[in-house]
Amino acid sequence: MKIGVVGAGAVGAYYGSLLARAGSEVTFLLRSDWEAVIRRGYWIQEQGKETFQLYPVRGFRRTEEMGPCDLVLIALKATAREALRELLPPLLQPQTVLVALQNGLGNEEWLSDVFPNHPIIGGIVFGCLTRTAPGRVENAGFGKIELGAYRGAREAFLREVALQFERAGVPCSVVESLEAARWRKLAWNIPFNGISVAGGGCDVEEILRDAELSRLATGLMEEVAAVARSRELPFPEDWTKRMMADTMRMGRYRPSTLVDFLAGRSIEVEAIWGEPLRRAQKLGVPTPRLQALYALLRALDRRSGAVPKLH
Ligand SMILES: NC(=O)C1=CN([C@@H]2O[C@H](COP(=O)(O)OP(=O)(O)OC[C@H]3O[C@@H](n4cnc5c(N)ncnc54)[C@H](OP(=O)(O)O)[C@@H]3O)[C@@H](O)[C@H]2O)C=CC1
Ligand SMILES: CC(C)(CO)C(=O)C(=O)O
Repeated sequence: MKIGVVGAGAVGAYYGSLLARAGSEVTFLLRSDWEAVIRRGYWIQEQGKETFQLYPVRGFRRTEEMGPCDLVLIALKATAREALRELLPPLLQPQTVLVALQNGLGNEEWLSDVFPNHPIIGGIVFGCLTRTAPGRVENAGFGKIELGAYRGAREAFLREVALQFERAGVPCSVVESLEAARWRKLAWNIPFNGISVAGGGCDVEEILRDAELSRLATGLMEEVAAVARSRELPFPEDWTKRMMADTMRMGRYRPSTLVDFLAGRSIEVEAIWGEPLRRAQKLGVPTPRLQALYALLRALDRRSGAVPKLH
């Protein structure tokens, strides 16, 4: 199976490197990291383990040079998705499967509208991944992936992809309902990614230690759970407890949204907060905390300079 990685940042570089190390044929689309990665390869630091180097790396600056793939892992931010209209076509052959590894809602729908002839899988990523320098990625914990069919992907193919991840040392399962899995993940991203930015730059440890921020995080999780349950999606009773316990093991982790915000890049406001809020409103489920957080994050995103200001 020939695998292409588009969006070779923290997530793309990490999973692509693990797959390549395990023997999968992986090519990477590289932009700012091209020179560093071609010269020195990828350096992946797993918590508590030795750093491993992937060298050489099959990295290219243009998708035309990568050629057609059987599977494309898409890990650029939802805010950069428009670029996929031009980036993806050179990678496509009739049965190429697209995997959306981004956080939030709407990524599979967008791919499905723009590339209607290709099977689409959603991938939910649980790694705490940060690009610390060009070609260097650290995983502060976790790393499993859940895969769910969005459109047209055969069950046997999904299992084959999951097997490739497992062989690469990545715990990977196939979920029955992609929608349910996305909402379960949002129960973490909505509070922690959001509060980390709206709170002025808190890591997750600070959110947990501050009684008011921690209460807000729990309240946001309960709102997410209410939306998922109103859709009758499986959502474990103890999910909030489990998420809080997992977060305690992350230490001073900065969510990916905070990393972008601090670097002055745009944040995934619509995918992580706007789209879930609109869906909650359509369903008539009250989500006042989410609504307030969305309003604040939109305003902060404008201030970061990455999107045009109101005048
Ligand atoms: N980091 C994490 O722990 C997790 C992240 N996620 C989600 O995964 C997705 C990716 O996140 P993350 O890996 O952190 O993001 P990064 O910002 O680290 O990576 C995005 C990559 O996309 C590349 N890119 C963007 N536009 C283009 C383009 N036009 N051409 C070529 N390359 C492009 C960027 O290149 P360049 O370097 O040149 O800017 C960058 O390497 C997001 O949706 C995030 O929410 C999900 C779970 C965990
Ligand atoms: C929850 C986490 C850390 C992945 O496990 C994430 O999605 C992020 O940092 O954006």
